[in-house]
Amino acid sequence: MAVYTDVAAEDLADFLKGYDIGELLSYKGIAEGVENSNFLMHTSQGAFILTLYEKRVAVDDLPYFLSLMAHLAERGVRCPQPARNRKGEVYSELAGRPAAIINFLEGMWPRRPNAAHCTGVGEALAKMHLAGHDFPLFRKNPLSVEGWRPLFDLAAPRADSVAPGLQDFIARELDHLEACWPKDLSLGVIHADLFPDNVFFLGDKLSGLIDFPFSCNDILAYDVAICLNAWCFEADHSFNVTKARALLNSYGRERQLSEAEQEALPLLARGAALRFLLTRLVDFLNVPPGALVKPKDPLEYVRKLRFHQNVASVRDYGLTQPGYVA
Ligand SMILES: Nc1ncnc2c1ncn2[C@@H]1O[C@H](COP(=O)(O)OP(=O)(O)O)[C@@H](O)[C@H]1O
Ligand SMILES: N[C@@H](CCOP(=O)(O)O)C(=O)O
Repeated sequence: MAVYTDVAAEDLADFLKGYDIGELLSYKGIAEGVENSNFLMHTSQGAFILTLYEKRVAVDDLPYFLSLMAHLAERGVRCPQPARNRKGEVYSELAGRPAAIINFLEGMWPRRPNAAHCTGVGEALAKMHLAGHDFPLFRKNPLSVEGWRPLFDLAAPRADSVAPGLQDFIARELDHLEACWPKDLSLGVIHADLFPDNVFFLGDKLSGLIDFPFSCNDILAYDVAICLNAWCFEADHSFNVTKARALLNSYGRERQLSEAEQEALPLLARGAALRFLLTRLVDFLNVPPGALVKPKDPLEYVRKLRFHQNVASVRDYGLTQPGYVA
């Protein structure tokens, strides 16, 4: 459960007086997520999600992703919308944290994603990338290649307590990725955290995307690589080519991956794996005392990274020839 900051009922009831979304009936901390404190809240007008933004979200970044959700929804990408308070603000302060309220999105995230889910997420990701092309705000990705070494520096001294040799493994991979990270691929607005728990389905039909605090401007195909890692590995750590093919082909039907993007996928997937390995490692080593949170396993991403290190070409992900779209 992620609740780092608790909210008193009286404070929340007062906070809601600043909005036109009804009176507080009930609220409870949400037993999922690791980044921010989230609460499911019922008011006399319906269900809402209250988020108190924590460690990795700077106040200055809130306008970017809260406006992005509105921008995407206007272009047909289903995602929650922020409520405005009576002053017209989409966020303000509660319990000493920046706080926002978004509407509740119907659906469930898939606990065991199948190829149909991967088809859905590939299509939605591409539509999001296309819809973001005229989004006017810019946010550099703080967790792209330049952001990895500072994370490594935080974790390095204790990395080997998590797994022997981990510090050295990361150091070598980081050197390689810093030297080879692609510079000429198409850029745009990316979600940057489109894991299964951030994609809701009603049956097999995708009902919406949530959790935009990592969204930013970066390499579009990097977002695809993040999804390959998050959606296409099995519980036994094997890579599922059928799921990868489903994801890549449905993405490609909406926005074709250029040959350069396809060729770069193994490298981008290594980078995506290192990024989540590093944030998980830092979180694993620094659980705040008293926080209700179950840190995610950093070693899952060591295994994914090792897989991509041995990938020879994009064909290993199920794409049979450059430019091929089924
Ligand atoms: N708009 C929403 N509608 C319904 N449930 C939501 C919504 N936003 C978040 N949730 C629930 O809260 C959980 C944690 O939210 P998430 O945004 O992933 O957390 P974090 O802020 O830690 O990244 C989700 O897995 C989901 O169950
Ligand atoms: N997806 C990240 C963790 C942050 O995601 P959240 O949606 O659970 O807050 C990971 O798996 O490391």
